[in-house]
Formats: sequence, C-alpha cells, structure tokens
Amino acid sequence: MNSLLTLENVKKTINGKEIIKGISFSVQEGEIFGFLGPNGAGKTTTIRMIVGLMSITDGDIIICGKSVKKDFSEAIQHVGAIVENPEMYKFLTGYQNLLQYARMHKGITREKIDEIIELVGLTDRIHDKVSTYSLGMRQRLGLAQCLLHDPKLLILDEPTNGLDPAGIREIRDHLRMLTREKGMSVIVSSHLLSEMEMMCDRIGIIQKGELIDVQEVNAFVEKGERLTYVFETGEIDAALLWLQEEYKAHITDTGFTIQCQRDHIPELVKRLIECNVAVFSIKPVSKTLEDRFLEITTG
Ligand SMILES: Nc1ncnc2c1ncn2[C@@H]1O[C@H](COP(=O)(O)OP(=O)(O)OP(=O)(O)O)[C@@H](O)[C@H]1O
Repeated sequence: MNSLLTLENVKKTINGKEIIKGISFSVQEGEIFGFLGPNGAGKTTTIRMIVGLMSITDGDIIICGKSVKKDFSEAIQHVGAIVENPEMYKFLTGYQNLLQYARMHKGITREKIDEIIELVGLTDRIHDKVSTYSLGMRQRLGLAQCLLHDPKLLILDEPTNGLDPAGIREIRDHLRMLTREKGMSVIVSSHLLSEMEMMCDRIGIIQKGELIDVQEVNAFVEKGERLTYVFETGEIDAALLWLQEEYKAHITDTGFTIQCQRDHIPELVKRLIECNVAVFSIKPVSKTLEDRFLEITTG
C-alpha cells in the first residue's frame, strides 16, 4: 500500500507552549482517515500544518513523496482542502464561482468543470446563485472547487459541521465514491463520533496534542469485547433454567438478553432449537465508537 500522506514526529510550539507534541501517522491510498478529538485537542493546528497555513516547528510532513518543509509547492499540488468555510461569492452562480477558481489554476477545462459538477450532484442547480443554496449544497460546491485540479489527497476540517443528517449522509456518500472511483485518499477531522464511525476506514484519536490511538474502525468498535445480544424468541420455558444459570440471561417480554462473545452464539442457537425454542432475531448491541472514545480520552 502507498502512503499518500505521512506525518513524521510533527511538533508545533506557539509562544513557548508545545501544542502538538510529536505526531506520526500515515494515510494510505484510497483510505478515509478520521482525525478525532475533543475541542482544543490540536486537530485544526495539525491540518493547518499539513496544508501549509502554519509552519512546522519540528518533524516533517510528506505528501506524495514530497516534503512540505522542503518542496512545498510540489507537495501541495496533490492536495485539495477545505480548512475554513469555503469562500464563495454568494451573488454569483455556482458555475461562475467554479470558473473564477479555475482561472487561477492552469489546465482546468470546461469539460473538467462539468464532470466535477456532475460528480458532486449539482448539475440541476449549478446556474443558480449561491445565495439560494442550502448549506449542504454550499459544502458540495466547496468540494467541487477543491476537486477541480484532480488532487490525490483531500483534507476536510469538520466537513459536516452544521449539516443536517441528510446533508451529512450526502457528504459521506460523496467521499466514499471519491475514494472508490478515483482512488483518492481523504483525511477528515471531526468531533462527531458516530459520523466518523460510519465514514472512516481508520481513526486516529488526538488529545492534548498527542495521538493516543489509531485503529481500524471495526477493530476499534469491537476489540474482542463481550457484547450484549438481544434475542427475540418464542416461549423459552424449556430453556429457561440453563439460560439463566449458564448464560445469566435476562428474561424479557419478547425473549432474553445475554452478554457473551460472538463465537458462543452458534452453540447457543443450536441448544435453543434442540429445546424447540423459536428464534426470530438476534441483535448485537455493540459498543459504539463514542463509548470507546470516552473510555480512551477519560483514561
Ligand atoms: N495561534 C494560536 N496561539 C495560541 N494558541 C493556539 C493558537 N492556535 C491554537 N492554539 C491552541 O492550541 C490548542 C489546539 O487548538 P486546535 O484549534 O488545533 O484544536 P482542535 O482540536 O481543532 O479543536 P476544535 O475542535 O475546538 O476546533 C488549543 O489549546 C488552542 O487554544
């Protein structure tokens, strides 16, 4: 796997205070990497260093093999970023905004602009004034703008900020599509935990300027723990005794709940069937990323 972005022991000191205390991680090709942390943890500071809005005190950042410190213009040409709210001229149409941006960069053709508009799903409204756009549409226009020069790495600081659930879903679907169809890598920062859980492949947790955990989302959520399973069943009379004694089952109106490891489920179902208990559904109640996040950040 190719790393598109690598942070090597990156530090930032402002007014004698070390805000970022040596952060290292890589983002792979085609990956959506989530940068998660409480307010003031150092997400924006780190992202500002990646895109060159802030100098790096120590360490280095490598984008597509180029050092941000030594070859900034070569490194940054592979990056599309929305760091602060994307600046748009509200009195112009979406299309005029994109043309305006395209004029500042070499080699962006009208065909390219049309392709990107289609990609972010703005074809129907692109000739309307931006002042008439919803927040979600403005975000998509911002996304279109930073995609015009075909970046390999997309950096989005809190991309779902202020969006409603439908808008969040739209952005999520677009990011997935970009990684799948264009092999792009994405780094997103957020404090919206459940959102990150659905959007990202891997998540790095930052707290007080340190990266304290990097995990694949699935591993992060499960981590081999016993989960609670909710069983919806028919009458359980014949199985009642052993369910309570061996499994410490909690009997409910519609069946029972138990805590166990996933591997124990097939055997349990087999025994229920042997006792003529009808099993209608089994739902795992997993620990959410939020539970894990709070566990980790509160020590
Ligand atoms: N220019 C600056 N001068 C002094 N302190 C700063 C400066 N920029 C950031 N900081 C401090 O660095 C820490 C990290 O801030 P940063 O904005 O990176 O956090 P964040 O994780 O993005 O938080 P949020 O989720 O609130 O945006 C904070 O304590 C902040 O006060």
